[in-house]
Amino acid sequence: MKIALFVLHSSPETRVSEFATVAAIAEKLGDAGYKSELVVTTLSGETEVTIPYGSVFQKITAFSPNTPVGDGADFILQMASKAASDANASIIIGLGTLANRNWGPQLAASLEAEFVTSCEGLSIEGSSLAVAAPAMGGMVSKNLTLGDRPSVLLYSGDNLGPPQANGLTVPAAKQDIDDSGVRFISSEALPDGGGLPLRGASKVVSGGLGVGSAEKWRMIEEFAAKVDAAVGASRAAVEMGWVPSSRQVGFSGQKVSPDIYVAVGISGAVHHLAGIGGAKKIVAINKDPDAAIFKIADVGIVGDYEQILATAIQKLG
Ligand SMILES: Cc1cc2nc3c(=O)[nH]c(=O)nc-3n(C[C@H](O)[C@H](O)[C@H](O)COP(=O)(O)OP(=O)(O)OC[C@H]3O[C@@H](n4cnc5c(N)ncnc54)[C@H](O)[C@@H]3O)c2cc1C
Repeated sequence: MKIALFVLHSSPETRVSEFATVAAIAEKLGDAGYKSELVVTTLSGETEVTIPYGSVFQKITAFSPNTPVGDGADFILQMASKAASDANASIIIGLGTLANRNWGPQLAASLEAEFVTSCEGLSIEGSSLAVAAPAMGGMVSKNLTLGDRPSVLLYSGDNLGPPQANGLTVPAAKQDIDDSGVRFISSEALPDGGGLPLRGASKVVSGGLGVGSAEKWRMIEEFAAKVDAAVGASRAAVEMGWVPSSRQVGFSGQKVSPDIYVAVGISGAVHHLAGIGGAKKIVAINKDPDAAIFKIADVGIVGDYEQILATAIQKLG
């Protein structure tokens, strides 16, 4: 029988919906003949852990570290790796959270497994599991069939509906962490540049390499503040050090879905567009009339952004 191992970290911030999602996937895989096991980690020193919908799993193990272990990624990795080997798991599934992106690739590498970083759909094709995942900077969705090698999947798809299962409470076994390899020391939040948060913003003003310099970047911030918009940026602007990476929009940055997105001095590379597909209206300001951004803009303004924004700021008072 094929084993699907689910990996979940339990903390006070863990939402019941996260347990519901993994349990619903386990139910679906059960219909396809998989046996599902769950490994849960916790850093809070509890001696037991409550698992909503836990009865769907054939086996649950929970671990808590004997000594503090930073942000937990090392501990999760080690516990997941041990559980995957013990179970001889053919698929290891976690949720596609930022935290899981820490250990997911390392687990895949250590198990010599396939890795699907943003699995958005799961289906059964004959006796194989098929997954849908974005490719080409999020411009297309690819359907992949998993073969005989083990695979690590991080699931970022929709909730699959409430599972028909009950909650369980299981003991958390104390474990030592192997600290012989590369170890986490500490982390600190990077400065965000202030202003409205990008996530969930209804208006975003983003600047690109065309802004020209760190000094000139202040005009982007000033204009954004005038129109109550969050500041975003292309990767090129982030790489110049004009704006923190937390403001990057695109394939390797944040995806935004504002009512209005203003792109200033941004060429419209596919990796940037991957982050703005959800924007309802796009306004582009670019001095190059052939810039790719104009192909997807609802409103295109050809010209030097400094003159255009200076006039706009003056009119807004
Ligand atoms: C794996 C991978 C992931 C990536 N992820 C991201 C991502 O998440 N986000 C992202 O943005 N990029 C990403 N990139 C980089 C991306 O491919 C582009 O290189 C980047 O988006 C270009 O940024 P830009 O548009 O600011 O710069 P450019 O392409 O250099 O464009 C600058 C634009 O400014 C215009 N301009 C210049 N001066 C003025 C002026 N005075 N007034 C008006 N317009 C002016 C120019 O005409 C030009 O169109 C990624 C690349 C790779 C390979």
